[in-house]
Amino acid sequence: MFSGEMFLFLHINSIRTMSQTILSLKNVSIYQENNLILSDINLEVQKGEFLYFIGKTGSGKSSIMKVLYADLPLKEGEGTIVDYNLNTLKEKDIPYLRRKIGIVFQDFKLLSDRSIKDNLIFVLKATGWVDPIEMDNKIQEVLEKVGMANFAHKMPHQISGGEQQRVAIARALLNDPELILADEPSGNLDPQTSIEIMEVLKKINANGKTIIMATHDYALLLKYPSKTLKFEDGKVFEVVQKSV
Ligand SMILES: Nc1ncnc2c1ncn2[C@@H]1O[C@H](COP(=O)(O)OP(=O)(O)OP(=O)(O)O)[C@@H](O)[C@H]1O
Repeated sequence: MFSGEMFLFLHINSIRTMSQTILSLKNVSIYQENNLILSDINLEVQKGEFLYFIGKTGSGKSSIMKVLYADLPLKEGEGTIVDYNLNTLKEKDIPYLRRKIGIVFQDFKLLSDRSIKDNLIFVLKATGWVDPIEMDNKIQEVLEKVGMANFAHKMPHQISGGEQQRVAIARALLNDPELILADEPSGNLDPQTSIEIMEVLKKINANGKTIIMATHDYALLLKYPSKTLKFEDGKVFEVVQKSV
């Protein structure tokens, strides 16, 4: 009896310490210049969650993402992300915030004038890495995670869109971020390749990384159900998926 109670106590405590808020928004409104795009957003994301942002084009998914990686200022409401306060964030903090967040874009954004490996070296050097062996090991590790270990010496134009997106995901993993923000990562890809990219992201999520993904691909949502926030008419609300 006593040991059972003790187990319950320990269990509840371990659940408490395990849950960790990665992102918190309170009464947030999002602006592009002086135009109100979204209002009254309240959101908490815990470590390990996979969260979708869905909504029509122009509904504000990219705008909120930009606020989250400090490309747009937080003008109204309170926000914290990976231990940074978006209200008090200074310009000099932004590179450090971005090391804790891996960002994946729809258009991959690889540098076209250098190999896959050199694309990754570029990011490592820009974020303070110097030891060539450590850099090589890290590059091998992240490329393996996305199934691209044999492509390091290829140029971006020599690989497919889906492969370029895998490399972009590898690049986002370089500094072991706490959160991955993926803005329409499958927007330029055919349905089968989109599924392959989703499998990569799901595997990374299963290994403990928190992921927020903006998409308007409802087929992906149905195939990989997860917590979903819908953006519509300037508001954000959670949608509950029902199995048919
Ligand atoms: N730089 C900008 N200056 C002013 N308004 C902008 C700017 N960028 C976007 N907007 C406006 O903000 C609104 C939201 O755009 P946003 O790109 O966030 O939508 P989205 O849901 O990400 O769309 P998409 O799926 O097409 O990327 C749109 O009305 C858009 O015209």
